[in-house]
Amino acid sequence: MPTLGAIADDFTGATDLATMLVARGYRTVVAVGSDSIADESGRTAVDDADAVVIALKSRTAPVAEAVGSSLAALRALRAAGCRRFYFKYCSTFDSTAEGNIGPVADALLNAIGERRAVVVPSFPATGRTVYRGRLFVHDELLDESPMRHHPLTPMRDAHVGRLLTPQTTHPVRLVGLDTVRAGAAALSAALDDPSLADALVVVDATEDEDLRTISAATAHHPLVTGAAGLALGLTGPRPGAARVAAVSRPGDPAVVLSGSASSATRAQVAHGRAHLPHRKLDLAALRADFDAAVDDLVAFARSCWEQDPQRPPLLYAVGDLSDLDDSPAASALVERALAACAARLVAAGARRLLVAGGETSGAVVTALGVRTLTIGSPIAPGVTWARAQVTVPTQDDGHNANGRTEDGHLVDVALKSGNFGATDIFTEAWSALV
Ligand SMILES: Nc1ncnc2c1ncn2[C@@H]1O[C@H](COP(=O)(O)OP(=O)(O)O)[C@@H](O)[C@H]1O
Ligand SMILES: O=C(O)[C@@H](O)C(=O)COP(=O)(O)O
Repeated sequence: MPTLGAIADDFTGATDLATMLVARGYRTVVAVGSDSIADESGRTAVDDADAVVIALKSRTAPVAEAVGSSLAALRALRAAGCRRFYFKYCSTFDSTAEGNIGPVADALLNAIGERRAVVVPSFPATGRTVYRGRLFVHDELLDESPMRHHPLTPMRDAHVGRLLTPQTTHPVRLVGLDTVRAGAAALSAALDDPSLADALVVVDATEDEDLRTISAATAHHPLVTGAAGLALGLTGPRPGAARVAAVSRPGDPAVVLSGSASSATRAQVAHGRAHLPHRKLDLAALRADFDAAVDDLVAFARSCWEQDPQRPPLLYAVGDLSDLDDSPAASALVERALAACAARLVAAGARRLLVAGGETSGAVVTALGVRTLTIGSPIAPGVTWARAQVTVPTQDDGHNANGRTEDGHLVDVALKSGNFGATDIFTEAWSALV
């Protein structure tokens, strides 16, 4: 029965945290939404796990919806046996003035009966560090990094306290690096100071060792909040927890679906365009006749498989920032299009999917009817292969809704956060599928 329960505000974040938990000795299952923990007969999919991560698509949802789905996740995790909780958000603190990090943290604290939680977005392995409460992305302050151009959550301040204060009813305080470096006992005492009793406490961390110290100092906190880095300091009951093997074989139909506009993804798209057959989504065509435009993308991908099964086609939305359309419906249209392509392509035989972008991954995995993801081989810090049981219709031609079955297939998926992964990940990730 699991003891650690995590709520991730997007899908790439969920596999990011899960891969860290597996490495720390937790057998971990990612459940897609709260309802995926148990099936219709009440049988739970997580009895054999030590940790469960519920993947939500709540990062940019309306505040009330994000709070509601996070509280439902907490209830599901408690019902599954979890006693300690981890609210996972983005290492670049992706949020708006309204939320959803603050409102969800407030609601979870209230439901758990606690008043204080740490706030730890630092993840040095991916270049995210927090010093004097300011969030850096590699050498740049968050608001000077490409995150200032994010289509959904443009980050225009690097001061975590200033970002969080308008989102929460709790006071926001900082515990600095000097206290962290004084060790776990000193940090624990600082966090227990009555002046922080009611606070969301941003804790500085610039190195992995700082995260281990924070983890040790908060081992008795029923709720911690942060990016996946904070899990570095956890120790699960099963050192050497197994990762699942690939279900597909080299040469099985594969596709890269990219809806991310992040700078790392744009470099990956440029590399992919140089080495893979590729098609950019045409927003005007999708608006004019959605089904016909998706048909076209699917037909292109299938023709690529026929020509060279070793080179996965790349379907992408953004090559350059000038591709971004700032009308409110554009991002939803792109998500819907890539989700439709994914469902049609799996129905047509795709067994290896690399998806770039957190919101995009949420749309794709949901469209595939995936209930749980089991962690497989790592690709890069924060990016992993995972095994998914999809329940899209099985159709020979990938077009016709007749003859649908709900048996499902096992598929290898990698959900790549926008800013994670090396430039050649779209061509190299496949070699990690073992
Ligand atoms: N051309 C475009 N115009 C507007 N929005 C877009 C465009 N292409 C992609 N998007 C949207 O941008 C968002 C990118 O977010 P996400 O998938 O989470 O990527 P990341 O992980 O880089 O943050 C998605 O909602 C996607 O649909
Ligand atoms: O913590 C992180 O940076 C990632 O796990 C994450 O949440 C990424 O989000 P996207 O960049 O939107 O994929």
